[in-house]
Amino acid sequence: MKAILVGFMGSGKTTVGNLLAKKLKTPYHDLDDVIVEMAGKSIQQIFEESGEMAFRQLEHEALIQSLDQEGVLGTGGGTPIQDMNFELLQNTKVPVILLDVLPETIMERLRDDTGRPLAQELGLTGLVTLKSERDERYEQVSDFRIATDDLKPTEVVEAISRKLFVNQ
Ligand SMILES: Nc1ncnc2c1ncn2[C@@H]1O[C@H](COP(=O)(O)OP(=O)(O)OP(=O)(O)O)[C@@H](O)[C@H]1O
Ligand SMILES: O=C(O)C1=C[C@@H](O)[C@@H](O)[C@H](O)C1
Ligand SMILES: [Mg+2]
Repeated sequence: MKAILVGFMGSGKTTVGNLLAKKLKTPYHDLDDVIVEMAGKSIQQIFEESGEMAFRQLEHEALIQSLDQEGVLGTGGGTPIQDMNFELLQNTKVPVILLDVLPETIMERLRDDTGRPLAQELGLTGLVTLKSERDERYEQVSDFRIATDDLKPTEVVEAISRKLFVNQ
């Protein structure tokens, strides 16, 4: 991998990851898609039929597989929270980038989205709580953080490129 993106739901991992991969002329891998392909089921189906533990096990296997691939990897919103993934992400030599976002921005970005029932279910207060529980982990696995609230996806890619270039 050339870069790994972490961050909360709606932080822009998929959008920015695709653009960054295009710029770096390398494939984009979305961990959630890898899991769906491995399981032959949607994420919602995995949660409903097998439970979150089973999903997290698949997610871990998908992460191990993906770390050996060439390209940019967008992780799932909960990936760094599991201890076994946390260690993998902390120990990788690949730059890990935190895309950060305020809960208010998440609500705004996902307002018309029906594919993320969790965001609708939690509402603003629930998102604030869950995000604050996860923030430390996101920070600890990442090499640098980009606040994306006031940036367009292309501007986030530019900010990442500047950091990657400077750090090379
Ligand atoms: N910097 C940005 N500015 C404005 N809108 C954005 C930005 N980044 C992403 N979006 C929009 O926010 C929504 C969520 O983005 P995206 O799907 O990339 O997030 P994600 O981090 O992959 O979420 P998830 O963890 O749920 O997969 C999309 O509609 C996308 O177009
Ligand atoms: O924040 C989370 O725990 C999740 C985020 C999504 O990317 C998916 O990986 C799944 O819905 C769980
Ligand atoms: Mg995504």
